[in-house]
Amino acid sequence: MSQSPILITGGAQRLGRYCAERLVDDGHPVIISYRREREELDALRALGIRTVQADFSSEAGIQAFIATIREMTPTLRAIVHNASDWAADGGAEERGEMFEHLFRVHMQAPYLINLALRDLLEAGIETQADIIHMSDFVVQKGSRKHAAYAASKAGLENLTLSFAALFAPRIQVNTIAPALIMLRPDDDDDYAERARAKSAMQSVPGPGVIWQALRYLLDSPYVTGTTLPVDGGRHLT
Ligand SMILES: NC(=O)C1=CN([C@@H]2O[C@H](COP(=O)(O)OP(=O)(O)OC[C@H]3O[C@@H](n4cnc5c(N)ncnc54)[C@H](OP(=O)(O)O)[C@@H]3O)[C@@H](O)[C@H]2O)C=CC1
Ligand SMILES: Nc1nc2c(c(=O)[nH]1)N=C([C@H](O)[C@@H](O)CO)CN2
Repeated sequence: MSQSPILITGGAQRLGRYCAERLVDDGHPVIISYRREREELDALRALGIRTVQADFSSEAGIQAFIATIREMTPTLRAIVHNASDWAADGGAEERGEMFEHLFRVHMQAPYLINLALRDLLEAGIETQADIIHMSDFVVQKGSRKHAAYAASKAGLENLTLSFAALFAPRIQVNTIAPALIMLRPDDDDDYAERARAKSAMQSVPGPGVIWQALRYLLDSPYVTGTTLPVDGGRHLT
């Protein structure tokens, strides 16, 4: 009998894409969600990764995604809630809508998807099932310019505790909390230098360290309700 697929939301680029490709290397069937169609998706499809278009900025979009996943597979091995919008707080005109947007993407989507797809995780042929929430070190300290983003990620981390208790022992639920892992295309050298200096390790490691954390959680049968920091000692500086 074939393995149950692993679902990664926001898997078209950067950390999510890297982990999707490593999961395929390890023999897992993978489904990813993406918001914007683009050429890079064809390379993932060529690896056998199934792709689902989804926009989590509305409840209707979240519910449509859930319905599509239920049509695609009767079981799931794991769900990785990676989709995220790193948006600043913005001005008076847009900050209310931005807060609601980030709440939907970082909290409402994982909340509704986990509850709606719980039975697919429980029906998996594997003995273990996992939910992993991608959070952010910034939950520990807040942010002057990304307060809504940080608050929505804090809410996501709290959902880890609730779902870990509710879904045990069949499903393990954990958080991975990165600090700077990858720079963005528009980050200049000055930003990169300042960003490196923020962690004790003084590096920008790339997505491999997130893959290591994800592989550890998927392989460990006795870890749930935790937050795994992957932050280079960001709290030490
Ligand atoms: N990169 C880093 O250094 C750090 C990352 N993290 C966290 O790790 C995770 C991965 O980070 P990274 O790879 O940089 O993430 P990205 O910023 O590249 O975003 C990942 C994906 O999320 C999707 N997405 C954004 N908004 C929506 C939406 N409204 N509905 C559906 N999908 C959406 C995007 O899809 P599309 O491209 O198709 O629009 C994008 O491909 C995130 O949760 C992030 O918060 C935390 C700390 C540091
Ligand atoms: N969805 C995202 N969240 C975050 C990102 C990102 O690129 N996408 N990046 C960070 C970095 O730590 C920040 O320093 C910007 O590069 C935080 N969250």
